[in-house]
Amino acid sequence: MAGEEARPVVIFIGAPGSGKTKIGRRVAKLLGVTFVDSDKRIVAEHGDIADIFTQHGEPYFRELERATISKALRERVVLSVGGGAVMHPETRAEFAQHRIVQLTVSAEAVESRITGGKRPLLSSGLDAWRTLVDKRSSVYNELATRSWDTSSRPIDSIAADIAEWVADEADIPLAAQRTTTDGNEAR
Ligand SMILES: Nc1ncnc2c1ncn2[C@@H]1O[C@H](COP(=O)(O)OP(=O)(O)OP(=O)(O)O)[C@@H](O)[C@H]1O
Ligand SMILES: O=C(O)C1=C[C@@H](O)[C@@H](O)[C@H](O)C1
Ligand SMILES: [Mg+2]
Repeated sequence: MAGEEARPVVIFIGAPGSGKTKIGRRVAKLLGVTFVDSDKRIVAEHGDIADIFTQHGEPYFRELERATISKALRERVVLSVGGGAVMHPETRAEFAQHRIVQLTVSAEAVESRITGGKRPLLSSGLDAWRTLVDKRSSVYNELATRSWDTSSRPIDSIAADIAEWVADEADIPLAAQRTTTDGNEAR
């Protein structure tokens, strides 16, 4: 809109494996808004995340992540960020001015989602995930405008609820109709 700076319509934060990428992409589609995932942008521009950690270390990755997010905060997108992005003080300060959805997931539900993946901070598995989440959950909770748990409901149903909420809050028409599993419109 004229005179208004572009900004994300919603930002997804939360633990690794909580569904930020999958659900963020689906919500963007329902809203007809471009989807940006900070991890995917970093990979496209700088290569594999595990390789960046190995070759340059975590602080270097955090600065790339910070720069990527800073740019995306000036775009009208649905933005999903890496699980650790909120630990950067400048990112955290900027996020306080935005509509933030936190996705949560139980340790039991996340276990199968994170095994065999390429997440450098989770190479020792569920214990490493628990330690990260214990350290971060107060920050996630503090920043979140709303939270949704992804442990048991299907991705499409969670995404439809979130898209409805964002559409209402941001006054955006829903681009795709919500459908039931048999393909009929739900309402
Ligand atoms: N109900 C659900 N909600 C979200 N994701 C689910 C669900 N059930 C299974 N998954 C699976 O969990 C995996 C993790 O999701 P995703 O990669 O979106 O998480 P993430 O939060 O982006 O993780 P990361 O912080 O590592 O990028 C995906 O393979 C997804 O298909
Ligand atoms: O939780 C984290 O710190 C990370 C999560 C991933 O999304 C990536 O951003 C990276 O592997 C670091
Ligand atoms: Mg992701």
